[in-house]
Amino acid sequence: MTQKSINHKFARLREESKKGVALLLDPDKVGDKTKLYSLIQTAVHHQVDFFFVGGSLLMRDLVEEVICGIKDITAEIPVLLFPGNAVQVSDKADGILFLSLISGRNPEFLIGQQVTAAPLIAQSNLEVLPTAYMLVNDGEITSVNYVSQTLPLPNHKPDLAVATALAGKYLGMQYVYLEAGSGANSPVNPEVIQSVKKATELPLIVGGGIRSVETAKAAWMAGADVVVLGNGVEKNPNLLIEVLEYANVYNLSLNVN
Ligand SMILES: CC(C)=CCC/C(C)=C/CC/C(C)=C/CC/C(C)=C/COP(=O)(O)OP(=O)(O)O
Ligand SMILES: O=P(O)(O)OC[C@@H](O)CO
Ligand SMILES: [Mg+2]
Repeated sequence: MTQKSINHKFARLREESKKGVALLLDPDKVGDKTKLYSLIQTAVHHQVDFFFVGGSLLMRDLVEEVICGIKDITAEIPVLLFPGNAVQVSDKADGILFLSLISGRNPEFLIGQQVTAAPLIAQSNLEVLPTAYMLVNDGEITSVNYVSQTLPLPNHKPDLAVATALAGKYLGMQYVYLEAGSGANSPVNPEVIQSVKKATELPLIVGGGIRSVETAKAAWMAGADVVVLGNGVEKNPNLLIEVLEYANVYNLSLNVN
């Protein structure tokens, strides 16, 4: 993977108004390897845009095993680290979502883990994506807010989300990730997505609680460039196929028009 190719891929998706999909593989949840490989193969076959690898906790050191599992199958689809902490940095990936949890006020997740990770990243070839990571939900306790010990932004106050995202932009962050929390009951409110997109005009990743094509569509329609699928696919692998088939048909229709 050449340098800057992930940034280019995001830029192309946005310029062409295409709908992007990332599959999150959480190394903590790798059970049956045959199932994992078959899921990766399905994602490749249906042209997923990105693989995200990471988890809030990481109880087992399987990050590199998951990355290599992907790399054994494809060299074309970028693998991005989506790290819950600095221990998850690996130079076997193509890039890293360099997250700062700006919805919270815990210095460890605003700058602490980043300082620990930076020297390792400097020695690697990882493409770095500076990302304003914002947890948005109506008070549901998810792994991210428990592990980070932070309060989420309310899901029905777009103005607070906009102020936070703009602060991230003015600090130099180049991507926004709106996160309802893995396995959240309710996804990020489309009104919040739309407001953040309009105000920042930054590439927008949206995840958490996307368990149907309808929810994915609502996020895209509101301005998400990439939707992230995790728990929904773990429970129902067909969801991945349904969402990717919808995105592929939609994206192809743009080429025709
Ligand atoms: C830049 C570096 C090295 C680290 C960033 C550290 C930060 C700011 C992390 C943000 C807070 C956090 C704990 C994020 C985790 C995001 C993530 C990988 C979620 C994946 O899902 P899980 O939260 O593991 O879901 P389950 O509960 O379903 O396992
Ligand atoms: O597991 P789900 O709910 O799909 O969430 C995906 C991702 O945004 C979590 O960090
Ligand atoms: Mg996890």
